[in-house]
Amino acid sequence: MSANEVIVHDDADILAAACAARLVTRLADAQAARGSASVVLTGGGTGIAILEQLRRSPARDAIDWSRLDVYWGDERFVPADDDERNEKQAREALLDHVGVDPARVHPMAPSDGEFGDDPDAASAAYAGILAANAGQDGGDVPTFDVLLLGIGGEGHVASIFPASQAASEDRRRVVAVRDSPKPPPTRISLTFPAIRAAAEVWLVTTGEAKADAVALALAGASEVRLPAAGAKGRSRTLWLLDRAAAGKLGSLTGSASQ
Ligand SMILES: O=C(O)[C@H](O)[C@@H](O)[C@H](O)[C@H](O)COP(=O)(O)O
Repeated sequence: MSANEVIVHDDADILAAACAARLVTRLADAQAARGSASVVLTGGGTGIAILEQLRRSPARDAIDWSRLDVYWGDERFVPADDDERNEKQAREALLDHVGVDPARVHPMAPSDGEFGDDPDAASAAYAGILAANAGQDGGDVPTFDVLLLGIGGEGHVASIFPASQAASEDRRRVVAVRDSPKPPPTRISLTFPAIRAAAEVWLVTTGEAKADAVALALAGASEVRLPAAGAKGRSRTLWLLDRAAAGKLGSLTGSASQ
């Protein structure tokens, strides 16, 4: 697995714009090399701000949206039209505005969908979607080109919360999460084995409230205690921070890499 690289931007707006630009380049490169690309989206304020910046960017059409597979790292298990849905927020911020192929957009099921109010069945179905799309990558999960993850103040990524069962899951690729400390309480989440199938993992976060978690994760905290520490890409693990979120990295603050 790859080493952590840290890039610090001046503020949250610059971070969102720079991350959007980085996505354009990475996904267009993958399409040039292989014909198609894949991205895993995150919920949360920073993740959605990046999608909004991508929508506004004139460079966005360097991506062939019809040859992009879109997945989610986690989802809030609420009805399809609930404003809390990560899917709904991503569609409004970006996906409704570009020419994605609906068959290549892979949301996690809502609580009023075909699995009803059964997050275990919905999680198992999502694991099936990942396996079906793993194709020639081998294994049970596609080799995602980029997997985006926001970070919680206590160090969660996707819906893997500190000291939770999901943080110790080493077999299933997708799990149901109940009693999430961050509302809503019921969620569906990729696990570490699925996250680590990605070629590149980009951890994106902003604000002082994330500074402790960022510093502890980069100092080598355990992934059960601080799940962000366990999010790694096969070839790249990139931490994209603003100055406030990087504020407790000590001598690393403002540096371009670690
Ligand atoms: O479904 C969710 O709630 C998110 O996927 C979650 O993991 C989020 O990314 C972080 O909590 C950071 O959120 P902010 O960027 O809003 O702080």
